[in-house]
Amino acid sequence: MSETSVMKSQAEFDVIITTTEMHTGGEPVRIIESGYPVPQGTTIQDKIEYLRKNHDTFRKMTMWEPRGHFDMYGVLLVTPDHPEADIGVIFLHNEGYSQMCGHAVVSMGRYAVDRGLLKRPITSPRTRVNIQAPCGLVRADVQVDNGQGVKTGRVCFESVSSFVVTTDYVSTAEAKDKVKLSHPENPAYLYGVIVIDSREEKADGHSTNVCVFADSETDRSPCGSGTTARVTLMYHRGLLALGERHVFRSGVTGSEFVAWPEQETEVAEQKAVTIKLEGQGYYTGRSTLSLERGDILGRGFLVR
Ligand SMILES: O=C(O)[C@H]1NCC[C@@H]1O
Repeated sequence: MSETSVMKSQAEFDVIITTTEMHTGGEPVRIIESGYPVPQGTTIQDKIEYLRKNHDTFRKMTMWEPRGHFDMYGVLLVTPDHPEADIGVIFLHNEGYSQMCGHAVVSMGRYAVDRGLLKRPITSPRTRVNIQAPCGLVRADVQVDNGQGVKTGRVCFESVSSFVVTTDYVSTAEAKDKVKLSHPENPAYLYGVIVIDSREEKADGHSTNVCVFADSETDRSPCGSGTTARVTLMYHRGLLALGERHVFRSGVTGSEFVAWPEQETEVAEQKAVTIKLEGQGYYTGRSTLSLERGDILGRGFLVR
């Protein structure tokens, strides 16, 4: 039987979505390029709310089984509203939509350069990509020449400002009960928990952690946003100075990010700091995802 005789025509599918697949430190980055509803709204937060209310089925279809899995992660490209942004992104995971994602920013910087999504000409040896994430503008520098003419696509990004809310609770349950999370500009909620090997934190240059986020997803990478939180805490405790590099290793895959406190800032008159983080994203493929009419299970399910 020829291939064409068993393939269905596109008209017979309810949905067809195309993606580019990447990973950073082992953590998936499923970049959705077409076929997803275009989110309405001006700001990225508006667009998230629109998708959450009207099209959450598409998140489940692309993140959950049978096309994804419990620990899947994705990015939807959207039109930015920040004047400096080259691209806008919405992050997708097993439970919903996150405010920031460092591992995805690392892949997206490389992807934006390769796909020609920049507003300015590419510069060498590094080129700037401004990514509007839900939490704000994240500036990524992408290596387009490593000094030997090789375009590595390695990314160093500067996070939005971060600050310490409170420290030294004896359990995360106690913290959850007693700490009221709030942020002057963005939604605030408990997104993830990081378990660290504190024996390594005394600045011998590296440290291991495991991040669990959303609905108990386990990050395969050291977790970019978690790493920026860790550096913020280490700076607060005097364990790292401005510019002092530290290696953060995933306890799941052994993959690594390098990060350091870059600059002191303020958020609503509160002392804050920006963090720089370096990592590398890799391409793993391209996909065409489809949903056939009448396939109820194909709309998405999770196995824990
Ligand atoms: O790198 C990060 O920041 C993300 N990785 C999965 C969970 C976090 O959003």
